[in-house]
Amino acid sequence: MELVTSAEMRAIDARTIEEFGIPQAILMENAGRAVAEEARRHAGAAGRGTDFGWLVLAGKGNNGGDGLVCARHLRDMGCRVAVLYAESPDRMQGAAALQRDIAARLGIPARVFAQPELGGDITDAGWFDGCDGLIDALLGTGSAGEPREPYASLIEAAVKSGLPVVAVDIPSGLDADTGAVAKACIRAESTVALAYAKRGLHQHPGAAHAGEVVVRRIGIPAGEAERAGVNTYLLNADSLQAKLGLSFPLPRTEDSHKGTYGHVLVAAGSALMSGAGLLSARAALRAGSGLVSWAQPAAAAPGLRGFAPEIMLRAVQDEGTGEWRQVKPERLAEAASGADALVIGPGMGRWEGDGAWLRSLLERVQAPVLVDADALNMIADACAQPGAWPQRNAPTVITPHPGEMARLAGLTVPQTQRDRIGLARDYAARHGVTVVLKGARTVVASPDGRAFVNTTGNPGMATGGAGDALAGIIGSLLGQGLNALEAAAYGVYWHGLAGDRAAASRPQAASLIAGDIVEAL
Ligand SMILES: NC(=O)C1=CN([C@@H]2O[C@H](COP(=O)(O)OP(=O)(O)OC[C@H]3O[C@@H](n4cnc5c(N)ncnc54)[C@H](O)[C@@H]3O)[C@@H](O)[C@H]2O)[C@@H](O)CC1
Ligand SMILES: [K+]
Repeated sequence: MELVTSAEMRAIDARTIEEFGIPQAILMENAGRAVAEEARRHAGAAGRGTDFGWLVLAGKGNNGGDGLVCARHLRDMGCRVAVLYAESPDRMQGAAALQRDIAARLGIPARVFAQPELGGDITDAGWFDGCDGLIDALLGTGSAGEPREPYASLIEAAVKSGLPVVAVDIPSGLDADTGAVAKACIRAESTVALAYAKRGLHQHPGAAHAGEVVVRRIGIPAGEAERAGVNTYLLNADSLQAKLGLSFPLPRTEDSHKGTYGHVLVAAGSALMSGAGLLSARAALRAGSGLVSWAQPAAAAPGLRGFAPEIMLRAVQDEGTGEWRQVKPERLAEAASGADALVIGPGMGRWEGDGAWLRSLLERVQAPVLVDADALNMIADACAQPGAWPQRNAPTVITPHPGEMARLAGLTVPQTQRDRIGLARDYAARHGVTVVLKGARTVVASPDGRAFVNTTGNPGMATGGAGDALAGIIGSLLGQGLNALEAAAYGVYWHGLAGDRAAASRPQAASLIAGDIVEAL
């Protein structure tokens, strides 16, 4: 499923109207009817059916027009319905004005929230008396910036009322492109996205304000998003198939052997953090690798014998202390030369000169590499400038959490979170790497511009080691021959799904630990 920006949606709308001659009024009719149907479903789920009083909050743009169509259909379904215009309905134009006139002729009761020129008082408390739910048709994709008055006050009053809200297209006050929310922003129980889901509905904090997102067709011909060059998608089993040609689970042929499924080398873990390496290596095994080797500085390797019988230990020459700082990059590159993928970083620690060390390693390794955790911070120190990234022919996937992304991009964490899709995509294109920006609704971005927003996972996965498991999974998939975007997208989806399965099998998500995710793969 495509995720669009406001500008992309406007272009698609315009082409539908101008090129195919489908009138705006028809799109609006379909939109409003779809919202009415979802609103009725919502009331039905609350055990109320048509015995429900709806108040439609209508702005002056086309979002408000959709709301008026919705009001008409709710009325025809037998619901009680009234309209509260945010500002004078005289300011409506075009298709929205047409709906205003129809609603008036039908006698749908209407009031105006703020009409200062008529002595209107926005502090009046009785706006929502006698209604059971709100339709938010104040602001849609045509709005920009913080809602201005009287919209801000009406939104705040609506939130304060505690009434359930069904939002038209986006909750008013939400940035449709980034998911940022204004101080005044509707909190909807459900949002009926028209034609396509807007990106902001699937990025936090917007996602929490959108509630359940239902996408409804409104008459825009199929394939128009693709034609308009939209290349951001929701990540689920359907899009893995449709956009990347990957079936879930991946097929395994009968006539195969361990050599068929790749050999992954995991260079991770150190004296006090060996668990990070073990989790990554186990995750790689559970994700289907034929062989998994766990690389360790030679002096540290003997102490790790026997932890996991399926994992091979690979001792890499050091100078006797068992520390990564003593392992020459060329030695580790040599160890990786027989592998189909390298996972590097979790629990490795940091040391003086580690940025140059990592760059030298990455430039020598011919296999695809997954870079995580400490290795990302090494990169942040050594390679932040464009062109300073290691020159590699094989793919590189990086899996930063917001803190690591902030260091990589030279931003603060809030800046990083402001437009996660935009940032991940920009970083991927600039440095030629595939970016997995972790956190709720993980973003996967490819240097070619394609991006996916994940749908799986839960807050129980906010636990130490969950990232190490993800690194092992994606490394495993790289080793099995998936390309960087395929491995990253598939791995992120699967990791979240395993986390959801593991959480469901426990009394509460909070007790989930990383090993549960690995075992649930
Ligand atoms: N364009 C189309 O063909 C279709 C549009 N549809 C609906 O139309 C919406 C977009 O409509 P519009 O482009 O008319 O815009 P909106 O209805 O989203 O609202 C924008 C209106 O609010 C004003 N405004 C902008 N920023 C504001 C702010 N920060 N505070 C207060 N007011 C602000 C603008 O002057 C404009 O009048 C969609 O979200 C969707 O609901 C649907 O009817 C389907 C077809
Ligand atoms: K809205």
